[in-house]
Amino acid sequence: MQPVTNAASPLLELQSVWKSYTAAPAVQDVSLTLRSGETLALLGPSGCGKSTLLRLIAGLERPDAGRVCMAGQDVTLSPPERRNLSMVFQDYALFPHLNVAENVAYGPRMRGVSRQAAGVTALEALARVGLEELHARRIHELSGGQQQRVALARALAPGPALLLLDEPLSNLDEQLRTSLRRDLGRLFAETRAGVLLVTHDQREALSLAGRVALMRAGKVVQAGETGAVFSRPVSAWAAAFLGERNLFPQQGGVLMVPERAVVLGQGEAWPVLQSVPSEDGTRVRLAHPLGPLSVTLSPREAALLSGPSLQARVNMAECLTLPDDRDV
Ligand SMILES: Nc1ncnc2c1ncn2[C@@H]1O[C@H](COP(=O)(O)OP(=O)(O)OP(=O)(O)O)[C@@H](O)[C@H]1O
Repeated sequence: MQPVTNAASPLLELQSVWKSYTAAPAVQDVSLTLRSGETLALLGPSGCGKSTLLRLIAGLERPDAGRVCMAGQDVTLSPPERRNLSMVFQDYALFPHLNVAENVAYGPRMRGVSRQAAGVTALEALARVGLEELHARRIHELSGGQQQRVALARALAPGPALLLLDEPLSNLDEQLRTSLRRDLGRLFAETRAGVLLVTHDQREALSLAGRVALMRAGKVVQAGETGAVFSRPVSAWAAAFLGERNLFPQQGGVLMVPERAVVLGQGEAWPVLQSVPSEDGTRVRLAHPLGPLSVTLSPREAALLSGPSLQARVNMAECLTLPDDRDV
């Protein structure tokens, strides 16, 4: 594997990449860039082409058209091992016949590093994910979360310029996912590699990525800085996918009322239609003239909610009118 050195070019650049397996393209005209030290989340529903795009970047698939460049070099036709990248697969793809340390030492060994030096590198990588004491374990003796960490250590061990992660937390239960999400955030902040994270989980994108690219049916429909994408979705479909609940059809489009536009304790009192506990407090729905207005109350706000109604004012300046593309 040749180290890539051209500092002026982005670490990764996709130029109008296309890929079809059947009549409907799985990836259509996708252009993206990623710089070293940056985390980009590819976000989108199941089947929108995220994994295909990752496989095109990794060199596991060839595009029908377009180019994949790394540090200014065209690698469109290069095999995976010539791309200075590591990939963590959804199912981890660990070698069952090797123990933990041997799994992690595999990458450096393939690059011609001596057994001893690769062993040292493997222990360092395992330390970064907090697993050095399990280095002699067999893979089947590990929990799902531990296997996930081994897969991550194996990806980090060769010191890749680019780290590709395909739904890294999807096989874990909710509690483990939350704690590993925190660990991933720390690892991404420490590494100088560029990180491309495929996910269908908005929270994962919000907490881990500086930029997101939102995909729908093979196309990138919106890309930008994470906060900007979440606060200003380009369409009703994008808003709904990103978790906006208050989307009210109007003449000429859909009115999006973000939670930050709802000021509690001011204006008229609206009947509470529904009140259910949620992970971040209590979710209530108010009978508002704009439509059934969903608001999440903190535990403190919920404690103040006594009667069958709640005072709330919608700050229209914070609302957006979006094109309705949900049925396209
Ligand atoms: N090897 C293949 N042969 C035929 N069709 C494929 C192949 N791989 C993917 N597809 C199709 O391409 C489209 C995109 O699939 P892809 O796996 O990239 O989506 P995804 O966004 O990663 O989905 P998920 O989140 O469910 O993994 C889908 O319609 C899928 O059925």
